[in-house]
Amino acid sequence: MIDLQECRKEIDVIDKEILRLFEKRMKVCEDVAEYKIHTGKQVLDPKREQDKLDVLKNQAHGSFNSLGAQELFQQIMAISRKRQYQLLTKNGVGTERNYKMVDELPLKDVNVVFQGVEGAYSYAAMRAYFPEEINSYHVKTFRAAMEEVAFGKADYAVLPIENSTEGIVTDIYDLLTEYQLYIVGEQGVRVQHVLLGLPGVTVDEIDTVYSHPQALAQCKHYLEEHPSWKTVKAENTAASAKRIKEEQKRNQAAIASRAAGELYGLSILAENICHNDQNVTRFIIVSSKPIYEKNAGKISVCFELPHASGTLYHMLSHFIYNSLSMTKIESRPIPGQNWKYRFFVDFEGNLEDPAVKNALRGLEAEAIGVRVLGNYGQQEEI
Ligand SMILES: C=C(O[C@@H]1C=C(C(=O)O)C=C[C@H]1O)C(=O)O
Repeated sequence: MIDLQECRKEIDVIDKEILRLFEKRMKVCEDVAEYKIHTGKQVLDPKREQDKLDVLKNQAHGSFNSLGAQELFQQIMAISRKRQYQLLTKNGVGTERNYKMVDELPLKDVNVVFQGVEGAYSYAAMRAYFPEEINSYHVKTFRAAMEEVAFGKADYAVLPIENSTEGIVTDIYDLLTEYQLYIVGEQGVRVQHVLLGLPGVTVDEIDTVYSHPQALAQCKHYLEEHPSWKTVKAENTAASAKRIKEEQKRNQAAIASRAAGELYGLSILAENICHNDQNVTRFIIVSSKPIYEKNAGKISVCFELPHASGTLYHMLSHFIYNSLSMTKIESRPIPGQNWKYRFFVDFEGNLEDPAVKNALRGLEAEAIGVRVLGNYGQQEEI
């Protein structure tokens, strides 16, 4: 019978030796980093890594060990790169970004655009984020709001990016990759939908309900209780309330906010119609300037991956290895490239943090089309 204790003793001796060799290898990698600091050579050398893996795979005995050797050395080389990125950052090599730190964002007397009409949740988000005097106006579509900022007509746009019941607003993610704009702030708004109709109307008279598709989805359980109702998509919740007021039809209702009901003189026919009573929408504040506040604590990035196995794992390892806490990951299809995806990651940190600099350096060297979408802080939810 084999003695387990004996085996473990032997493993301990081998591991000690592996550790000694690992540290010896890492020391050499530090010399490589020094060479790269002086010559400007890129840390990642994919050809050298592939050649090494091919040799080691062949030197290993049997297919199981061959695969194991490949995985082991992929990890060792990834760690070696992370150490090199760290040393490059420490030596101040190529850390400049176009981002500029500011004490506080200018929030007064600025031009702010939102999508929708007054009474929309975007309007509420804007009022909460910009409590002082501003010049605000609205446009019909998310794209139009992005363009106002891109062409310098507005300093900021306020756009919904995610709802806690229905998930991300995909159009905004796609527009963020299309336009070179930056997220500079975030505002959460509790969204409590009501059913609005003309004054004096009762729920039994309703047969058509207007609202934004997100709001219709957030109230789908309530709507399922009224299967005969026709639902009609509108560009936003407040615009649907406005329509009920303008068309003066007793059979029509809108799903919108209480504030929109007050603005357009409508009655509340039903309350709490969203099945999630913690229904919150997150809005982003977008600017054409790459600025961030000195106490900003959240970063959004996006990137594409090289088409190889394990690449997402390796990209995320840059956050993990630098002890950065990831708060969100999303993916969106890349237009024109079926089954390829762009990833969006949010994580905690400030662009000034060395850990953030290391992680971004690694990500930028190893992923494709990396963009830092913004470094910003969250305003208290309203
Ligand atoms: C050590 C180097 O840097 C990186 C890490 C490698 C490794 O650990 O073997 C190989 C190639 C580079 O991607 C190098 O360039 O030789």
